[in-house]
Amino acid sequence: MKKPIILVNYKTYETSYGKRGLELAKTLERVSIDTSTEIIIAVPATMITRISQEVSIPVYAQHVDGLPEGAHTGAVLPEHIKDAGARGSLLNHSERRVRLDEMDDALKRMKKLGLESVVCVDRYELVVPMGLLYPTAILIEPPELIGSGVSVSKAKPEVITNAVKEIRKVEGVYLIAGAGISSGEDVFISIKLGSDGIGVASAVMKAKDPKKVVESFVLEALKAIDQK
Ligand SMILES: O=C(CO)COP(=O)(O)O
Repeated sequence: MKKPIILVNYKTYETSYGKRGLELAKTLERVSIDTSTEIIIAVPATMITRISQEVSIPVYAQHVDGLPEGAHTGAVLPEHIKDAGARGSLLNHSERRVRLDEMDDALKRMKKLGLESVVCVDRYELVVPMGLLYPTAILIEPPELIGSGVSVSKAKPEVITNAVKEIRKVEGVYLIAGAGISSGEDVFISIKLGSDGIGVASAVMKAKDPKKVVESFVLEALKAIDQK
């Protein structure tokens, strides 16, 4: 059975850093182990070292700059995140867009370093163009639904279906869907529509009981995969 991808983007929520960021990582690691599912966490750059030393689940950066080593004040390079213990990075999130040439530079460097990459797109028409840069996965998220609590699965299922059709034209790249994912049902629908998993932020980062939320996501994801 193929495993669903559950990617939790910490963003900069107040639970994303310090002790709380670390505790959340440990909680998600527990769920991951208990359910034998891969849960990826994309954490603030400053938390990569601390979290990756303490948990076994994949830790990603939320952004990297494809710049060469040298005089680039404030840049976070693929080499930096690898050295800090990251397994990969998000790229081109709607909240952190990147020029296409910069993305190509970053992806080439990441590949050389053996880092995974999840490239975000805001529309299905970009799945093939971005897919042809061969990241590990494409994460499709309609920006207007991000943080809204209204899921792409329910509000715009056609975005997922179209993206799934498109990704089939590019071999070896996974397709994840996100934006507004709030319930196990949202996760179930997304995977039933053909995605390989989901990306989520607010429903986990703002939850009183993130364990419960992620457990329900994983359970429904497994159910959907089982029925495929
Ligand atoms: O941007 C997202 C994940 O990268 C999705 O955010 P929300 O889950 O808050 O809609």
